[in-house]
Amino acid sequence: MAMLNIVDVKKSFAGTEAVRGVSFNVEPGELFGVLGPNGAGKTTTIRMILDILRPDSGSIEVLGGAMDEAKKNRIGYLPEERGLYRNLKVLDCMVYLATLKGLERNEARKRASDYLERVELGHVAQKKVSELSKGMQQKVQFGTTILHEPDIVIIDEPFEALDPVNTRMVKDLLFDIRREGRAVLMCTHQMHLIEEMCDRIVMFNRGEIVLNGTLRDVRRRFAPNAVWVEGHGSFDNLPGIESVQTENGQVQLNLQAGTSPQSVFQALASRSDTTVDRFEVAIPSLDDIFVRVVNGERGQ
Ligand SMILES: Nc1ncnc2c1ncn2[C@@H]1O[C@H](COP(=O)(O)OP(=O)(O)OP(=O)(O)O)[C@@H](O)[C@H]1O
Repeated sequence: MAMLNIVDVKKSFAGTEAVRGVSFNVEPGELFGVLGPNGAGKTTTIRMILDILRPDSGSIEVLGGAMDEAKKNRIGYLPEERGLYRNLKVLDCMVYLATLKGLERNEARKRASDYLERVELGHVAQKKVSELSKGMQQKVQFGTTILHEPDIVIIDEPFEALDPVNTRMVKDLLFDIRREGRAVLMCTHQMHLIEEMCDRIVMFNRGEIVLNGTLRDVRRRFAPNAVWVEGHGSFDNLPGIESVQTENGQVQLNLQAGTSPQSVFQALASRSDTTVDRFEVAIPSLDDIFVRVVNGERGQ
């Protein structure tokens, strides 16, 4: 059973076609990345999944069927806008929000305390939310998103205010959720985090999905027919090479159609005057793919 199944969903706001026929699914045990430029329709789609907005047409299935009140408690949502009760104490605030999601009070208190310890915030449990730094508040809010152990976690820019240590902490929590067979839908503009974490992605552009697949497949579609090499000696006049580009000590050998990286590797290995420190089939970064897709490319 898919955690989310979204089929041909459309939504307009007074003349703006925000979402124009979007379809995708999210499976159990998946860390699913949603990317796309500002205004592309990501948040609108998330709001429709959460039943905050109603689609004009199309269907959204959550946990195998239509959304209902009970299912809302099986979702955890960290919105882009941050917001906690600033005058409450951290622990009280977390407990209150968890009880709204159906957790019994004592259980909520236990889980909130354990969570604060895990993310190294045990010492602020009795402080007011307003006394915490932005990153600390974000960790608390992330905690309120997952405390009730939702089957689907939907998070918008979860790493925005976090330093590298805290980013790793939240990443590990998300990996735990994936390991437990639950699903995470993550919306972020931080491409390196999508590259490091996500199994599959969709990319929105102007209200439509323009890329949908595993990271590996998406990259392959945009890969140049090239290899990157570093080393000493000459990389010129190799068989099957169309052109050579050099940037920051890295050489990109653009291969002619029909030339395999393996044959280039063999040709290099047989050269006595050239040493190779690094040989890699060129893969485009997600950042690069993003820019190219926004500029109208669709890959091979
Ligand atoms: N409540 C609303 N009323 C009118 N227009 C809206 C509303 N919400 C969103 N829009 C419009 O719908 C389009 C998609 O917006 P949306 O917030 O879904 O984009 P996004 O992909 O989440 O962007 P960002 O990366 O900036 O968060 C935009 O043109 C936006 O102006």
